[in-house]
Amino acid sequence: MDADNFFLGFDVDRSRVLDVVRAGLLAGGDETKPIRAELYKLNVYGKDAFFKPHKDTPRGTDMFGSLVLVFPTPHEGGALVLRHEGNEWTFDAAQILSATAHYELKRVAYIAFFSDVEHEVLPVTSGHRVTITYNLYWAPPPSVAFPEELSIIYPKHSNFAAVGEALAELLADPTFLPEGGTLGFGLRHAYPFEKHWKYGMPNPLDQLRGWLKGSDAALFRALQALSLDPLPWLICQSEEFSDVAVAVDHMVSLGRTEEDECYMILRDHNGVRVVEKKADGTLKAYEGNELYEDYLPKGVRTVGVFWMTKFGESNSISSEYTATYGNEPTTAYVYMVVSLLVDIGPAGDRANTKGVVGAKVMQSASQK
Ligand SMILES: O=C(O)CCC(=O)C(=O)O
Ligand SMILES: [Fe+2]
Repeated sequence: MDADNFFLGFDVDRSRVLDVVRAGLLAGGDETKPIRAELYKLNVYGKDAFFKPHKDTPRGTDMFGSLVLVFPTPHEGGALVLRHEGNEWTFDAAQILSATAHYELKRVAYIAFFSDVEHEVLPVTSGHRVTITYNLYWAPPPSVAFPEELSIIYPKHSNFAAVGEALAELLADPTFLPEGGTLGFGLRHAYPFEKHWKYGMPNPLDQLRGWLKGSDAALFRALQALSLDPLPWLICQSEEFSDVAVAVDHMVSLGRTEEDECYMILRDHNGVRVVEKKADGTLKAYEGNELYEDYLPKGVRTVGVFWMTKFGESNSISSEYTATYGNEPTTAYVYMVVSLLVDIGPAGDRANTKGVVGAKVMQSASQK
């Protein structure tokens, strides 16, 4: 039965079958390539029904394989036999499903193979064998190009091209940070982070690069297109010294103590102190800066940042954002305010940076 004649409750895209297919069938770098499954047919085999040996008809140059799901309807026989280059392989779903009590568990058996592999279904000896077949295709990488007839209105700041142009224009200005430096972009969206982050778990700030939203994603891509290397940092503003901010490029788990969070990040988590730079490259003078100098832990590094967009209002790393922003009280995740820091080279050679922001930090005045 063709795909337009039946409805299937099973959502192949939401099941993790395609991930398994990628890992099991594709290799040599291909396992990370995006693929898609197109629903093809429903087959019902009664007693004595079979499918004679064949290769699946290619339905496009991008089709590479087939996926067959066998439902847990009681049956015997009907094994799927695969043959390729003199080798033969039998997939007896009836046996697999019945042997493991999967009938009760409502599980399905599945197999994926390359389209050029010959296969046949042996006669069903009792019951009904019900299968769904999918054609497997290489999926085009996610694209931002839409058909012209589709009219889409983007918020201006989410427009990758417009953001890129504005940045390129600024970087072409020889009076803007003439010696190079670090740009800071307070991101416009807040992002959920695991509240009880433990050391050893993947750094969520690394993962965040793939999860940026809207204008943040446009900004990130625009910076990369200019051969720059934006890095997500958490920024914390001292409650006691409002002119002082502290940045850390990895997640930190902070206990709830009376201690100033910023101070703890500097002292215990390899944080850097962030001071504001002006467009001409000089540091902005703060009131109270000297006071803070005395208070800094020994060996603290300082980075001067020109803030392109101000970082968010509430930067306290362990703040309970859920109370304010969540639609459901939860304790597992918190929203955090993230900034992108990006090094730029000197005028005329902006992509020529000395690497990550952390490598460009200055010694604090307290170390002199
Ligand atoms: O039902 C099966 O197991 C396989 C069906 C098949 O090979 C096909 O529909 O092309
Ligand atoms: Fe087939």
